[in-house]
Amino acid sequence: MAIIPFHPLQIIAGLIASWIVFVISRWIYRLSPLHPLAKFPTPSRWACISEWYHFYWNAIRDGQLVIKCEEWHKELGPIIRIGPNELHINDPSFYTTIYCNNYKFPVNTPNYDWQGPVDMNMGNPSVTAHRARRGLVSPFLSKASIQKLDKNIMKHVNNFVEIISPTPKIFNKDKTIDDCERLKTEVVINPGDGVNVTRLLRRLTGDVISEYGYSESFELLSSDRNIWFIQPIADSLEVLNYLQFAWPVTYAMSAIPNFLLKTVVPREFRGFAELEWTLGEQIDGFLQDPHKAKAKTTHKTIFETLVEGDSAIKLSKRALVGDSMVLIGAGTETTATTVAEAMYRACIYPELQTRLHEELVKVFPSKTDEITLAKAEKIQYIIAFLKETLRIASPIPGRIARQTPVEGVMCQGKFLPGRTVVSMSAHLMHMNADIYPDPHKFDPERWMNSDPASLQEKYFVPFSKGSRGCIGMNLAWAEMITAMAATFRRYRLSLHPDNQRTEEWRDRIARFVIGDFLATAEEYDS
Ligand code: HEM
Repeated sequence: MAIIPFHPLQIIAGLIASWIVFVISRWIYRLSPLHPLAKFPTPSRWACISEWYHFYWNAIRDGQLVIKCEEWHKELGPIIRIGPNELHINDPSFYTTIYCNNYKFPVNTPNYDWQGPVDMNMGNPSVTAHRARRGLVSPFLSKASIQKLDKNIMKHVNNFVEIISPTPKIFNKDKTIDDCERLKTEVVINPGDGVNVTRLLRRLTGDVISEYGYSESFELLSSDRNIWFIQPIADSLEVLNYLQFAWPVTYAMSAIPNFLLKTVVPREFRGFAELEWTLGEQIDGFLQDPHKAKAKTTHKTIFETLVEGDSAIKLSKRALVGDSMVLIGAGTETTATTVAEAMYRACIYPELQTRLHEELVKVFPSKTDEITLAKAEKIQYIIAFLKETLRIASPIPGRIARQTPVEGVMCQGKFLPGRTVVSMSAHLMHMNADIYPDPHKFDPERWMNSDPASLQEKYFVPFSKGSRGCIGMNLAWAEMITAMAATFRRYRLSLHPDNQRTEEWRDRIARFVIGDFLATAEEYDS
């Protein structure tokens, strides 16, 4: 007596047949007037079911979706369908409605799924929980709090500037570069000959955020401590696009014991998992003995506030790890990438570098003058140089996705149906020739005496905007301004003959640049 009335082959054939029926019925549905997008005046819906899918997946595989979108927009106008229920918009006038509408457009999109089992507030679908958790951190990152941090930031910036020197001397804690073998081999090409600027900048931003947020600096610029996740975070960016759609991989990664990670998992995939383990251990240490950790610092840290919460919020360990991961991840890579891009441009446009130096000399006449954030941030040309870098080389150029409200919404005379994923990109906004004439030209002058009410200011969105925009913007600006001021007051930078960095980049949501930036510094006489 057969237990199953069908032959296994019949079952397989049945499954395949139902899959085909399912796929065909989806196509028919998408083309029918019943589909929520049917009324939507976008390009050919035939394209959506045939060519788009092909392009869509290829683009994700290549990690160049925004760059593909740039081509498609030229042909098809400002709204293109990149998936059955997903629109990409490249009309700046939509920006305020989508991103600055006080949580009206939620983040319930697959684009935040890469985070796996940890619980990051970024991408938290609950408005109340997001607001409360963000509220714990934001006072630490206000402009006033950052201004008080000037000396702490400068301590690390001065280490950075000393290592760049053709004749590096003593830096933090009486060490010399020769005392730090690992630092020397990883970032110094040949003593006195040149440095790996990209790697050094990652160490700088890592030192700043770890000290401010977690009481103890990683001391990546002043010790031989091996914080191995800083480089893997950068490597992981290469696959960030894949992780969005392959979140089970992130779960699997979290389950692999720490000691196995480094041996069995390719470096691109393990950055976030390594960060998760390290911060998890740090959090366990704090929870077991909070007094010991507190004794290391004179100020209250972000970490301490997250752990202790306030009377209304108690974060789970998953949430503590998640929020710490975002602070460290977002706090190191984005800022380091931006300063590297700015310094790279100073090397390839030497006349602009000269101008930068001359403006600095006006405020800091001697090279031994103490650089301070308060004085440096008043130098208009530095701000213009950095703004132009953030415009032309946004560290988060990829799509930032939101979902339309359930009932749908009218925007700029168009109806966006409910629960549709809508996204815009800082890179495409910044390449809009109507707002930024000759957009591919690196031209800091366009920001000199720029009217705060102008369109170029309104649509300058490297940090995104609104309730979910960047919380670390003030810290990022302070680091970028002081690093640029201290470096270009003292040195003339030029590309090292072995430099691998070009202007090529890939859209991995974050900006993924190819090749390390190697430079040589020549010290000014006075
Ligand atoms: C040039 C440097 C930076 C750029 C361009 C940048 C850009 C961004 C952008 C575009 C977002 C929004 C992402 C989204 O909506 O999905 C964001 C969020 C965030 N950034 Fe930054 N960021 C920078 C530096 C920093 C720094 C230094 C920190 C840490 C202190 C930081 C911490 C965060 C956090 C925690 C969020 C999530 C905010 C939330 O969901 O409430 N960022 N950043």
